[in-house]
Amino acid sequence: MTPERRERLLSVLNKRQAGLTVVLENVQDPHNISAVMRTCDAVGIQEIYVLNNQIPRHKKWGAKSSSSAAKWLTIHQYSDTAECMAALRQKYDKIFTTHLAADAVSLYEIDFTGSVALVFGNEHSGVSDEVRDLADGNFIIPQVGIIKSLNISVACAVSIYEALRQKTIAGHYERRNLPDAQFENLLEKWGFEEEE
Ligand SMILES: C[S@@+](CC[C@H](N)C(=O)[O-])C[C@H]1O[C@@H](n2cnc3c(N)ncnc32)[C@H](O)[C@@H]1O
Repeated sequence: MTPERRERLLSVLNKRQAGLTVVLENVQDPHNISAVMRTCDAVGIQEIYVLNNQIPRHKKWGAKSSSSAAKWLTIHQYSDTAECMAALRQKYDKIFTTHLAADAVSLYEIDFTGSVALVFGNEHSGVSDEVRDLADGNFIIPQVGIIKSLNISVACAVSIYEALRQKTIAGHYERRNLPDAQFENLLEKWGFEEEE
C-alpha cells in the first residue's frame, strides 16, 4: 500500500462511527438497499443490518447504485427478527424505528449523540409490530405534502444526516471511534480493495 493510500484509508477509518447503525427490515428493492449503503458510507457508518424474513433473497443489491459502497461496509444479514434485535441490543444503547404512526415523535426530538440503531421498514408495510415492540422509540421525518411517505432511501439519508449533524457538534468525528481491533482489521481488508 502506498503511503498516500494508507493516509486516505486512515482518514476515512478515523471518521467511522461505532455508535450509529442502520437496520433495513424487509426492504426489498435492491436499488433502495444500494442507495442506503452509499449514504451510510458517506456519513461514516461502518456496520449495517439487513433483516429479511419475508421472501428468499434472490436479488442482491447492485454495485452500480451503491457505487460499490457495499464492499466498504460490514453487512450483517439476518432472517430472524429476534436474533437481529438481540444482536443490536448487545451493541447499541438505543434502537429507534421509523414507522409512520400517529404517536411517532419528530426526528428533530431524537438525541443521536449516544449509541443508536435506526430501523427502516418495508416499502409497502413499513416497520413490523414485532420490531416496534422491541424498540425504544419511534420517530418520523415531518412531511407537509400530499404523499404520506418518503422513499426509504431518502428517509434514511435525512435521518442519518441529522445524526451526523448532532454527532459532529458533539465531537464524534474529531476522534477515532472504532474499537482498535475493528480498526486494524478494516485497514488490512481495505488495503486489498480497489477504489472506484
Ligand atoms: C415507503 S415507506 C412505507 C410506507 C408504508 N405504507 C407505511 O405506512 O409504513 C418505507 C420506509 O421508509 C421510511 N420512511 C418513509 N417516510 C418516512 C418519514 N416521513 N419518516 C420516517 N421514515 C420514513 C420508513 O422506514 C418506512 O418504513
